[in-house]
Amino acid sequence: MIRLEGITKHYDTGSRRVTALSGIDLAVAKGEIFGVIGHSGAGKSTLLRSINLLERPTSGRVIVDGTDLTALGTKQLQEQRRKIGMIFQHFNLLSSATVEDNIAFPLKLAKTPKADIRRKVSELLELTGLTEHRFKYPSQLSGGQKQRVGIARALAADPQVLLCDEATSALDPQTTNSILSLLLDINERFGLTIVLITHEMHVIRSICDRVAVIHEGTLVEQGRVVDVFLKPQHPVTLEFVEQVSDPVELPPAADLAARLLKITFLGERTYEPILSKAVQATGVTFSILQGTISKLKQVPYGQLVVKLEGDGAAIERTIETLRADGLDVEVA
Ligand SMILES: Nc1ncnc2c1ncn2[C@@H]1O[C@H](COP(=O)(O)OP(=O)(O)OP(=O)(O)O)[C@@H](O)[C@H]1O
Repeated sequence: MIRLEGITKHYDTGSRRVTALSGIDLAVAKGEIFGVIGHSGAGKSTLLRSINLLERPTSGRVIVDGTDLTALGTKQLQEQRRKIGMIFQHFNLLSSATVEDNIAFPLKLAKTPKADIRRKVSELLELTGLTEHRFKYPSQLSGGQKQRVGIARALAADPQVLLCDEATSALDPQTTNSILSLLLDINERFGLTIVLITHEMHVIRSICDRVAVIHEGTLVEQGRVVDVFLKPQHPVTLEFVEQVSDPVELPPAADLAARLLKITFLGERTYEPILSKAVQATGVTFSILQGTISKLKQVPYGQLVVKLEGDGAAIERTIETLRADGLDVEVA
């Protein structure tokens, strides 16, 4: 759905040149929720704003739904931008307009007939849970309600892509979760492709399918959230993972009569008694040294560090059984 090819962006300020992005290649599939995470100044906003050319890259191509946006003239670009909605950290609502007028704004700009606007706005109010607030002004709303208006407005033109610029960064944790649930709901119902930028791993873990980690203008790691989360490769990725969970680390083996294992469970297997069945069969004993069970999007996962003790050959058989059962097992 979205392809960024070799995107580089320099900002020239007086005699100084800042390279905000260098050589970014990225592909986002139709219907997925793709997160970009990075520290302040890493280049997240510049990257997101490149997708709809609010920020024009110094070089590289931006292809959305098969069209190279960088090759278009102003009028064609305006047309193509209708496919791309956007929401913002500080909502960017019109303070002098009611909720319904804010939502109707893009439809009025597109000269949509009045009856269609009324119908569409009612649908969007319902979808975002704002029906009872339709005649209020932004100053009468909470942050979460304002972001719901932002989302409804972004969806008014039936976009295929929604860009989220730190959409929950100004919200408390509970409100953040309700906005994330709404985004997930919209993604599932309409197959909308969502690209979001954030500095919070919680956001990535809650709703994203894939993630890219950006550091000093380059992508240092990308992949499925489960893979990046469970096996972070880059130190910056590890820092973000540690925001939401203590790392489960395999200590070096200290005792020759025992083996230390780090076992990763994923999906419904997390709740199955695979480990206890394996040790029952081989007669070794185990003790749990560290562990965590949580969820990535709706997928449960668990990581355990266990010490196996017993006969050497029986320990090896236990490890083989666990691996044959499809578990990821690292041995110290
Ligand atoms: N208009 C601009 N003029 C000059 N430099 C800019 C401009 N916009 C961004 N930059 C610089 O480009 C780099 C990347 O900025 P960007 O805003 O994309 O990062 P970010 O990851 O979104 O940061 P934050 O989370 O703080 O918003 C930074 O060094 C920033 O100072």
